[in-house]
Amino acid sequence: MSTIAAISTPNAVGGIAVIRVSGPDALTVAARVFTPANGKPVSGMAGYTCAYGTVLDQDGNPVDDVVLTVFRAPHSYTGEDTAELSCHGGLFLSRQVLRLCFAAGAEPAQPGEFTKRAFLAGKLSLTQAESVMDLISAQGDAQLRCARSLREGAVFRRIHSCTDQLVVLLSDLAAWVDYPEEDIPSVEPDALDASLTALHADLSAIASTYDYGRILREGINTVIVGRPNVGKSTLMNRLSGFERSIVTDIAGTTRDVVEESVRLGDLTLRLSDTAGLRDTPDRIEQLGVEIAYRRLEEAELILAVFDSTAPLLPQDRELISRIGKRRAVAICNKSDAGSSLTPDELSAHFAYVIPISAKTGEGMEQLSSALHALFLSDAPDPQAGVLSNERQKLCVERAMEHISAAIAAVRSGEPLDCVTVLLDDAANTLLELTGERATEAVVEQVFARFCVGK
Ligand SMILES: Nc1nc2c(c(=O)[nH]1)N(C=O)[C@@H](CNc1ccc(C(=O)N[C@@H](CCC(=O)O)C(=O)O)cc1)CN2
Ligand SMILES: Nc1nc2c(ncn2[C@@H]2O[C@H](COP(=O)(O)OP(=O)(O)OP(=O)(O)O)[C@@H](O)[C@H]2O)c(=O)[nH]1
Ligand SMILES: [Mg+2]
Repeated sequence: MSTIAAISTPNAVGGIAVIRVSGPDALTVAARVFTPANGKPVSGMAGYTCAYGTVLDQDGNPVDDVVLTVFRAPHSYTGEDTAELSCHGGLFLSRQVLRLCFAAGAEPAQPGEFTKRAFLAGKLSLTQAESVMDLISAQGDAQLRCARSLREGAVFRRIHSCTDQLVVLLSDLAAWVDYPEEDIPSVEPDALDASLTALHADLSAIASTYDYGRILREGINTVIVGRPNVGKSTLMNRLSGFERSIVTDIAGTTRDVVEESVRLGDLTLRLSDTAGLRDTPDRIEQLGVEIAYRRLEEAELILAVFDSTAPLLPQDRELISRIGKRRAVAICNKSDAGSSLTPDELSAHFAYVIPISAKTGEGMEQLSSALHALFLSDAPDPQAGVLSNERQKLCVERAMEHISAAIAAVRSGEPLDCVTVLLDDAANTLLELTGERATEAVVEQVFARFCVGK
């Protein structure tokens, strides 16, 4: 195994920068670049101890005064000998110290290579390693809670219990298939069917957590729609906290889609403000209306804006019928200016009808509560494990497909060794998910997403 080095702190100026060196020669590399102030040799330092001293360049000129921290294998993040040089946090300075580490025998670390080594040393499962990246990129409390429970092995345990059940079924089947003439209790198709159906339901529950994690991570694709002049752009500006969209009292002001990401409590909304929906002879506006309808089709959340000061018009009804049963909130804007709109007309179609004034900000709290209820009320318990990326979800889905095929095979009375093959595939897919039996290529792919130094 080589000895690797990288700057583990951000690629920016800061108070302190940490250069991490890990591998069998980590302490030799450290001893070559670092001269301790107390004169005691680095090679004699115990794990979890520090020393103050100087980094010297190849000509013996001081580069910086630093703190060296020593970790002794296996008690380190990577499980290897590790030396950390904490120097002053200049970009040029930290890169110079890193270069000296390379000159002293270390190799540049690949993205995620420290964590990959921790995985290979058995310190982390693959899902736990992935959680490290989630921790780093978490943008809020809910995301942090998911990443932390992933780190604590929640997903690993949940998947592992499914793998365990599969292994028990497989060993029953193996005994039956291999020794049919012996006095082994037969595998009852009904019992097998029931076990597999329950297992499929477990996996389906795990798969459904993915959407929650994705919503926290990527935000909700949200479209603001409605007929012209109802106040869509004013709402866009209210939500984003600045004058993002042009607002006028001229119907047909917005034409192009205006996009902005905003944070609302635990939710991130990826907002698109669109052209007011109407038939118009203006070609440019008409193109805007077409795009608005397209965005409406793709959106995960529809903020359907209506004008409280006017009764529902045909364009409003057309919008309502297009929305159908999609995830949507009816917003009755301009609540400050009167109410010609009776909410009952809308509550037949929408679970939430919220009067607001985008102009004064009235009702925004209620809107936020409605959106939280819509997206987070059936949120899974982060403690129980939330899938955090596409790879994990695809593995669960593949395992579910194998199990569905096995159930179909049992029901159509196919030979049990055929069922065994399918369940073997399912078990292998779950072992790939946790990394217990992942190929080199899968592992490479996981760590390629990481940053250098992690
Ligand atoms: N300076 C520094 N801070 C850091 C890290 C690091 O590598 N260096 N980490 C890197 O991302 C995180 C901490 N991760 C670590 C994980 C395990 C061990 C460790 O020494 N494990 C031992 C002892 C465990 C124990 O005492 O229970 C072991 O596994 O045997 C150290 C850091 C965050 N902060
Ligand atoms: N009284 C009142 N007026 C509002 C409110 N929201 C918007 N308006 C006014 O309504 C007019 C239209 O607002 P916009 O936000 O441009 O409406 P829009 O839906 O984006 O219109 P288009 O882009 O043309 O489709 C402007 O004169 C706003 O000042 C509100 O809550 N109360
Ligand atoms: Mg507008």
